[in-house]
Amino acid sequence: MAVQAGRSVVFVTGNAKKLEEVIQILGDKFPYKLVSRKIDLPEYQGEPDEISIQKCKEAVKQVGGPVIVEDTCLCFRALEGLPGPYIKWFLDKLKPEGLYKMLAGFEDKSAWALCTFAFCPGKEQPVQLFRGITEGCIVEPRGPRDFGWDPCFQPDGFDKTYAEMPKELKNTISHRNVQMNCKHCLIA
Ligand SMILES: O=P(O)(O)OP(=O)(O)OP(=O)(O)OC[C@H]1O[C@@H](n2cnc3c(O)ncnc32)[C@H](O)[C@@H]1O
Ligand SMILES: [Mg+2]
Repeated sequence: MAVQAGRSVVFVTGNAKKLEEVIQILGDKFPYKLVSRKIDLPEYQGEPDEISIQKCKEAVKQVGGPVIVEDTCLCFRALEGLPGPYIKWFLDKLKPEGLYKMLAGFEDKSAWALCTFAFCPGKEQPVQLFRGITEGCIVEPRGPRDFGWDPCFQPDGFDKTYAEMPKELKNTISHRNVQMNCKHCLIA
């Protein structure tokens, strides 16, 4: 990232759970000081890359310095990738049970979790995107309810949902772990 050593980057999110995971995933390896700022940025519409770019530009406008944001999608293959970036509203109304029920009429329960980080060093600067994807399927909810759709997403190769896994395991394989998912990294 084009940030000078010793400088700080502001991670803008209104979601405390996201922040917790980002801090855990970055650990001590991140060479910049990560400062968090709780701002509820607008929920934009469109394709995931475009949404993250808009979100990042708005964050940079409000913060006035280097920022990172991320936008998370949960995409059902049977629904051509929907709810995708609109998962927040679907989850809010339907809860994890309802997300599972949405696929009742489909044999294909496969899904992917997509996290698009966007970094911008300052106003009028280009935005860089870093993408992480974890493939899995939508299952009847199992496990604690403390983070979003975790109870109904079971990553491929595991018999536990994200919610049932120890946090360290989720963070190792998660869509949010962009380094782990580096084949999907993209610098736009
Ligand atoms: O302020 P921001 O960072 O936008 O936080 P948000 O909660 O609005 O997050 P998004 O716009 O990215 O919407 C993603 C939705 O998916 C949920 N979510 C994000 N990451 C998740 C994860 O790893 N596991 C389960 N649910 C997650 C989150 O709670 C939202 O309901
Ligand atoms: Mg949001």
